[in-house]
Amino acid sequence: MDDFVAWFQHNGGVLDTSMMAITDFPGSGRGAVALQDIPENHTIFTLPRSLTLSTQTSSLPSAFGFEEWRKHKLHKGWAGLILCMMWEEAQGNQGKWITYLASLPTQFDTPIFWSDEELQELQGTAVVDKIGRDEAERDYHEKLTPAIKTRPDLFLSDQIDTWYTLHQYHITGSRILSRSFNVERWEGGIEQDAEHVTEEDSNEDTQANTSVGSAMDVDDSADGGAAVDEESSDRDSDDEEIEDTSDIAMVPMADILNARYDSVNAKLFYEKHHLQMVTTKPIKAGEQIFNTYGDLPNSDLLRRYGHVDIVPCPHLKGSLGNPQDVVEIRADLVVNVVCGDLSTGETYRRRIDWWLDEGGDDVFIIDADPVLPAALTSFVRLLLLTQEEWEKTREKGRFPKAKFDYQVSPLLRRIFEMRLTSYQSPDLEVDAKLLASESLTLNKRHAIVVRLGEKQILAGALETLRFMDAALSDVGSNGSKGKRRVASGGTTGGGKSKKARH
Ligand SMILES: C[S@@+](CC[C@H](N)C(=O)[O-])C[C@H]1O[C@@H](n2cnc3c(N)ncnc32)[C@H](O)[C@@H]1O
Repeated sequence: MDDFVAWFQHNGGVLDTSMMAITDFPGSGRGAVALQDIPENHTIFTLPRSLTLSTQTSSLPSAFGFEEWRKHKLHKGWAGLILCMMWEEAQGNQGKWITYLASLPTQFDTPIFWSDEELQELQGTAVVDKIGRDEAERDYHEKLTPAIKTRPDLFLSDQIDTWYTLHQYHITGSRILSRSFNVERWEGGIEQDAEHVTEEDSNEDTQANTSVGSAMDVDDSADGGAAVDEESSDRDSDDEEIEDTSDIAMVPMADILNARYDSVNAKLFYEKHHLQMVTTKPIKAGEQIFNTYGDLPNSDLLRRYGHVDIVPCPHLKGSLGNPQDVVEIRADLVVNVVCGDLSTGETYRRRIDWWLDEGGDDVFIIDADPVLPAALTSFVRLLLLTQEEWEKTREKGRFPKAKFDYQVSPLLRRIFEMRLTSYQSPDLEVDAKLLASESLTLNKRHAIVVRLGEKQILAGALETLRFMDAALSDVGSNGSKGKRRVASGGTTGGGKSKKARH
């Protein structure tokens, strides 16, 4: 670490060493610790933009030729940044970032490196379909390898087996996934590289903040430290179509900071020429300095960072878990439960197509909030409509109201129960017991934490249903035949639901 700090300072970084030190935190790797009480709004370190490592600052795209870079589609997705980082590392002592790159981990606990047997443990969770190993490898074979072959002068043949392997590609991708920042260019463009940017690039750049996700966000500090958007840029976006990654950058020193649920006390801000890590709360001497990764559910934390967060949770009556956990319920499970054998029939096909065309969701998100998502109830109701009602609904162009009643309730229950069966075991007790065992490997422990967290959400949803049923029968016994609307989760078709990722 001393080498890294010396390199950082030598290259224009300024670290307040009276305030912050880098140290090991058992279970979280390196992190930053406050050496004395630090007030809010204090700058702990700054670094020039030129010290960040991105496709804008690496000299590879220019050496390769921008035209050719684009021809190999290296300006889209992560392949270009990965290639820049591999190339910079291959430069050895000649490379500007070599000391930084040498300080980064070469092993990760993320599921992309897990065995098939370990991945089985994640069955049913939101992790499995999003690991993206095949897509990543396709990029390696279809973009990187051909590009590398065209320039033996840049990618030396005796370096290929060391620095440009598929394994190295995954390591570099994982470094980006767990450590990169989204550093927008200063309005008007960052001086040194502005001329490299074509008009098409510039247009894409306006979207960079919602594009392929970086690990962490950076804020514009022109307002002198405004409140920070703690939403991770990636939460849903790394699977959307937009692929511009020119603002994604590795930010030495800033990526030393760990994160924990609801613990952020420092954030990275950007200025025209430099970035600065500024405290957003007073921090006591000895406390850890935390950035935020967006307070993600454990499924996302595990997939991107290789760790999970467990804190006392209100939805678990104080037991340990992650308050941000969610369960994804795919619309096809809902269709199967509601329509049974007829689910592939033309009648339902039309309704489903209409729902999707009108912007309805094909994945519903259940979280720890006891209110069930309105979109799910609305979708169930759409499938239940009589032909006449369906025609009217389509004419009006409005989704059915998320009305909860005796018809919907058992279907929702069945949906949640069916969803529970997608895990290795629907039984929560089994996982709770497993977690108590000390002989678990880290990966298995993480898998159990993720799936137990999701199963607890489903158990909570089933409990909510029981309350809602009880409320229905109260209403029924009071003479209104159980038809009154009991609960709704906000606006129909919005809120806790989203498009499927694939
Ligand atoms: C941005 S880096 C932070 C620096 C990192 N600890 C290191 O040693 O280089 C993110 C990585 O730190 C670790 N990490 C961060 N916060 C953590 C936490 N709350 N619990 C466990 N590991 C954590 C994870 O391995 C994650 O991939």
